[in-house]
Amino acid sequence: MQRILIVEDSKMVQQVLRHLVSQYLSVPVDFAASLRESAGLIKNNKYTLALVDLNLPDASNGEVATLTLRCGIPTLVLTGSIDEFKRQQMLEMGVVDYVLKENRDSYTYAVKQLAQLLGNQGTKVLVADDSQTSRTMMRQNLERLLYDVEEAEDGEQAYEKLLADESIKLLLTDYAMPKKDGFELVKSIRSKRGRDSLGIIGISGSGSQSLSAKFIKHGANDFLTKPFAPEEFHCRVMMTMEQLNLIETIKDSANKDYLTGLYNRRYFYQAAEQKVAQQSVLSLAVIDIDHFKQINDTYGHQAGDEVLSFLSNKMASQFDDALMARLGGEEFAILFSDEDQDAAFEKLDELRFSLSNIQVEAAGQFISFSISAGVAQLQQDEELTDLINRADVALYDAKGGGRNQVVIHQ
Ligand SMILES: Nc1nc2c(ncn2[C@@H]2O[C@H](COP(=O)(O)OP(=O)(O)OP(=O)(O)O)[C@@H](O)[C@H]2O)c(=O)[nH]1
Repeated sequence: MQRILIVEDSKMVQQVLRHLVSQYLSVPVDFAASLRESAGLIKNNKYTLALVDLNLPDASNGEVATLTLRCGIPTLVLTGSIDEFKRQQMLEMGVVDYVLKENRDSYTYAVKQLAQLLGNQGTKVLVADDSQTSRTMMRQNLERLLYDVEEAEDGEQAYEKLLADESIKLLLTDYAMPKKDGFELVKSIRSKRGRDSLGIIGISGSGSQSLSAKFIKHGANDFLTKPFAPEEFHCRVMMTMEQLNLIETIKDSANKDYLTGLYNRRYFYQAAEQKVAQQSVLSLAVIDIDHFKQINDTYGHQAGDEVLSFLSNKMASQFDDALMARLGGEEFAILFSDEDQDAAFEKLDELRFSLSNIQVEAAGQFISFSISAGVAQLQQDEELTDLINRADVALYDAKGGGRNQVVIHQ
């Protein structure tokens, strides 16, 4: 369970922060106004992150940051002023970042940082560098930002890792490496993994500005020139990941249904066309909620929406390998790869049966509902539209046969 601690003694700033937290964070947040209060909260809770003011009535020299860091809580610092000595001191202490309290924008920045750091957890980053010292330094900086870090000691190894593991979302690569240099690595991996799947930051030595430009030309999103300040490293990594997340959001809004999070009809047809062209054994199901109009009429449209979301989540958890979409209204499609119609039937009937024993709680009421489904197996040289039409015919038979059933197209 994730939880955040915010330590700030000014009532006015706390109020601003509380408002921003409600806007940007969806995890529980505790507020403290002193070192003493913070210590009490830390004793009784496990915190994922902390945002702390360095100047508190009972601790005016950043003692609260020392406490949170000592307890292993990644910490962002709010400070009224900063000079080189203080900056060095904080970086040496290992704070994630510091935010100067200037205006409302500073607090927005700080809370957005918390949100992004929460999102970083579980995100894999690969560091490719032949120098163990550089890798360790970057690992420490990245772990401070809560990333999961992997290492490669040459370009070839990095390439293999990136190809084998699509869940690596960011590559930090040095230029001079054995087997495959940084440019070759960026060029070759870019042809396999686009800007929507992998962020790349090239790292070059000092006095080699042309290398930085070359990294960008080969497909990197950004670059860093050694030696770099931890703040610059932090900003460039966070900015590159922000770009990647933005592309993901845009892709999702084009391909997914807003209400259920399942793919939409357009994406489903595109992706299903590809599968039909590649695979010989596959089955397609069209699912429809029975008497859905009645659910809307009885419980309201909002409750109807909740039933649609409930069914979508159930389908997504039960058929995680299948391609699924909301075709429109209360109609869904599922494409089962490598499954014949009997195997698909078994799975759908299991879903149908499990739903008949469940009540969805929506708008303070308990709603029962059932589904009907039609299944068809791909025949030789069959087009996707014909396959869908046959599944539709089977669905029609299921409705005609009394609903709450799965029918295979014969
Ligand atoms: N709540 C909600 N309702 C929707 C949405 N899209 C379509 N509907 C409703 O879904 C209902 C579909 O009704 P019908 O096509 O008559 O089908 P049905 O009542 O399920 O009857 P059968 O399919 O014959 O069992 C209509 O009342 C639509 O207004 C949506 O996004 N949310």
